[in-house]
Amino acid sequence: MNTQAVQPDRLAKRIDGKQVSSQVLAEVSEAVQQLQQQGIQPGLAVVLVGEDPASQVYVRNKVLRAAEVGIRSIEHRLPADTDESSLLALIETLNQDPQVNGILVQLPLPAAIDENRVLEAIDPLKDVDGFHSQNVGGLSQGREVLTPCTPAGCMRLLRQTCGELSGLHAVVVGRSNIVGKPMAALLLQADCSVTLVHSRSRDIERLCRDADILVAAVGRPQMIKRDWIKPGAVVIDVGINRIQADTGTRLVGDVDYDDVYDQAAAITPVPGGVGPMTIAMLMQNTLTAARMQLG
Ligand SMILES: Nc1nc2c(c(=O)[nH]1)N[C@@H](CN(C=O)c1ccc(C(=O)N[C@@H](CCC(=O)O)C(=O)O)cc1)CN2
Repeated sequence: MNTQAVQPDRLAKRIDGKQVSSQVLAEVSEAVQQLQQQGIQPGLAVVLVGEDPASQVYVRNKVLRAAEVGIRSIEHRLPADTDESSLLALIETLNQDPQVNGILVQLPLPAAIDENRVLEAIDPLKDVDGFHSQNVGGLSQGREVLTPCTPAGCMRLLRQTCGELSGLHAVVVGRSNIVGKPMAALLLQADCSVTLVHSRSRDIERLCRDADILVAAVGRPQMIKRDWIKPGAVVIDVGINRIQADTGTRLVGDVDYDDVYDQAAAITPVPGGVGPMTIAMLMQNTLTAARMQLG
């Protein structure tokens, strides 16, 4: 029996998230052009509270990508001391605005604001992050709903790398609401056998070694080593961790890329793997939201 997760001839070992994200953006751009011919231009509202440097970069890139694919974006930058009720009032205005098809509130929010209350205030049909409980519930029931961007991006990379996913054993490391839990739900929907492991799991290494597909989303730099990986597994690294290096700082994932490289059939790098997919899938979700609102 071939125990390899995927047929090797389908694979380029390094999974190029930049290249796949460009494909997604090109597809979205073409679909947006078609909508424009019917007089419809999708609109995305991007809300940033505070001055977190990384969030500022992500928001800038979201606005840039939107312009590239023909989505009109409206940026709302609020000071770090914005109170919750002002933010909720802005969201209500955006919910009512017919020009706005998607609403994105960049996370994390300042500690004084209740993140959950804010996310629940977004109209589920405009919830392009897929974080509203109605969309979370819909995803777990296998309904067609707006799906969190990072897990959706991982699925696109996996489908393009492995082809058919049905029957494969997928292990997701990390149980966050943004990545781990929706990732497990999407893999289940693709007919994988899914194991979700977390900080309290016993013998994580053994569980990981049984994975045909390993998705790492724990936020611990280079935690996953070569002997955690089954030969021929496909490894998707969601971690983005800044560590000290000889020449300043550098980004690494949750997987020790150099250590794991020879063991895996295919692996995403950090940077240039999952990260670029997150923003591409946001554009895809904005297009989907605009279509859903057409009825
Ligand atoms: N409302 C949301 N907030 C946050 C999300 C999200 O999906 N929705 N995800 C992250 C941040 N994020 C997008 O918002 C994001 C993170 C990383 C990247 C990316 O392209 N990373 C690059 C490296 C970038 C760098 O050099 O720092 C890569 O991995 O190649 C894009 C988007 C938290 N907040």
